[in-house]
Amino acid sequence: MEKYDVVIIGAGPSGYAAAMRAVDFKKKTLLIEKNTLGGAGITNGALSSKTWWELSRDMLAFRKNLARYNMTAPATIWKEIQLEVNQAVKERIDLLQDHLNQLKHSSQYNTYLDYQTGTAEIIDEHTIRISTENINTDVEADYIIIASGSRPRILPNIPIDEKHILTSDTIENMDDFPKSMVIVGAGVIGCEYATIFAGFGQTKVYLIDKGDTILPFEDQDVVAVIEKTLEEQGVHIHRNSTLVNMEIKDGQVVYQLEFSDGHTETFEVEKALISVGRVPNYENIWSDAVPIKMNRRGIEDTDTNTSVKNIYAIGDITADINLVNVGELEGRYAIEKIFGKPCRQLVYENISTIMFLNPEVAGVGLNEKMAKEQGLNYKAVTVDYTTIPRAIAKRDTQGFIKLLVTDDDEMKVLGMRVVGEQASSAIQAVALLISMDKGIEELAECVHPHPSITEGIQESVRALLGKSILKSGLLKNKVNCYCYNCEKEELRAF
Ligand SMILES: Cc1cc2nc3c(=O)[nH]c(=O)nc-3n(C[C@H](O)[C@H](O)[C@H](O)COP(=O)(O)OP(=O)(O)OC[C@H]3O[C@@H](n4cnc5c(N)ncnc54)[C@H](O)[C@@H]3O)c2cc1C
Ligand SMILES: NC(=O)c1ccc[n+]([C@@H]2O[C@H](COP(=O)([O-])OP(=O)(O)OC[C@H]3O[C@@H](n4cnc5c(N)ncnc54)[C@H](O)[C@@H]3O)[C@@H](O)[C@H]2O)c1
Repeated sequence: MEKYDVVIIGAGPSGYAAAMRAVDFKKKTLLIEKNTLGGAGITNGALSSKTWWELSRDMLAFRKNLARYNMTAPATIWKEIQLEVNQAVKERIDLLQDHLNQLKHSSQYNTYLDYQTGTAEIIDEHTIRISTENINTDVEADYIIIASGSRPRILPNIPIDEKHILTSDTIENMDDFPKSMVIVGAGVIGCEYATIFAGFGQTKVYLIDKGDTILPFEDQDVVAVIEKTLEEQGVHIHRNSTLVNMEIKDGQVVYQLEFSDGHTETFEVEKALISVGRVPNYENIWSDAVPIKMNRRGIEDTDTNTSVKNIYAIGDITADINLVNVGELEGRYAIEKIFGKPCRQLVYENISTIMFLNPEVAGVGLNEKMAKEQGLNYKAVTVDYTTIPRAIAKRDTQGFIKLLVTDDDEMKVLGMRVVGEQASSAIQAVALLISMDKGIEELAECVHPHPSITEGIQESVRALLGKSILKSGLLKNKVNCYCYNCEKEELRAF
């Protein structure tokens, strides 16, 4: 039996990152993938959906610009867009595959990494069985890392056929833009696809969530901006309603909603997308002889350790955050823990995220909802994009910056949300401050290029310190400082 230092199950972003870190340690490593290299980080997931989003954004801008010349944009051709997305996916997979091939032929690395396609199952604590169509092979490992990812959660009462009623695994494989589509689950995936389809302008989109609003985990001021732009683009948000039935009738999707006043209404659309969260891929990954503990959300891990000493878990299979950057972080961390000493603690507080909406929403750390749930007193400032010269020049002043700090003299950064143009690049400086456990003085004093969106962040910090250029509370809803007292559940302007 071939023996490895470490065997990694799943070559999505988490598994791939772990394998490459194991190579750095010169450990004999086997990476096993049953399907497509890159997992949901590339196919029917992060990269593919972001390519759809970019193309949809281009189309929206194109339509807007043509309107200036009193011209109407021609219809977008689905197949052309789909081809472009498939090309992006292929480019990325090819790059990762080429990298593996180069490693295999490199005299520096060739002894360390094997890559195999097949379905892996942990038979006992040190044995992994790899099954392909024709053959089963067992290998031995000192350490095993599970990186088998996740898949869309399905609802038992909805007849998902992946043709009329789809999930994120199949939505990109449709033959054409549907004339109408309902999206069930207005979380990140649901709202991103609502933005994409609304942007192309060829699909009437309906959006439902079981929560009271879209993006129920976000602050209401953030949600308000996103709802406004979605509705301006013709998206119909079903409010105060619950989905009571969905079926496929004569090739159409028919669904019934019950509204909070008791009345029901029936709607008919061409397609439905079900995006109500993701579930871990744990089935048949380990045999009963291997006592790995898990809960409904995934493997219960302590800093990537599972309940079995030599077996680790990383990425979406674990019961925490499902993001590419988190999976990669955990993968690299697990290897450093096994073979060396991690460069730094595994912390999640400074993970920055982007939601690819219109406009984009970038976040790091806590929002007000989370701070209140944690019973924290905080100070907050909001700076509207209408005060930022770069946003004015861009002719796009929708959005705002919101910064939360501790309600004490130190004013440590608790979190931030930026809704608007270039939100994702604006957030980085603050993510760094959180990771360094620093107060906001540093940010107030550095010189930002002009005109830039990050000047808005500097102005937020200065406002909290009482030295902003535009003074808080004077221009209606443009620059506002307030503090929250959790005992009194009270907001007070300052
Ligand atoms: C539509 C969509 C959009 C997203 N957008 C973003 C985004 O913009 N930014 C972001 O950070 N995250 C995004 N995500 C989340 C991100 O894709 C995941 O968090 C990330 O892919 C998780 O990586 P992973 O390696 O843990 O799992 P996966 O990517 O799921 O990879 C797991 C791999 O393991 C393989 N596997 C499973 N079982 C076995 C087995 N028994 N043997 C061998 N191989 C096996 C699978 O085939 C798969 O390739 C998005 C997800 C979706 C669905
Ligand atoms: N830009 C990004 O970083 C990005 C993009 C896409 C996905 N992701 C990752 O993928 C994960 C999964 O995304 P998701 O959108 O599927 O999950 P989600 O948790 O973001 O949203 C699921 C939504 O479905 C709703 N819901 C649940 N059950 C329902 C029901 N029965 N009827 C109606 N609504 C229901 C929830 O209230 C919630 O709003 C995200 O949590 C995120 O980690 C990240």
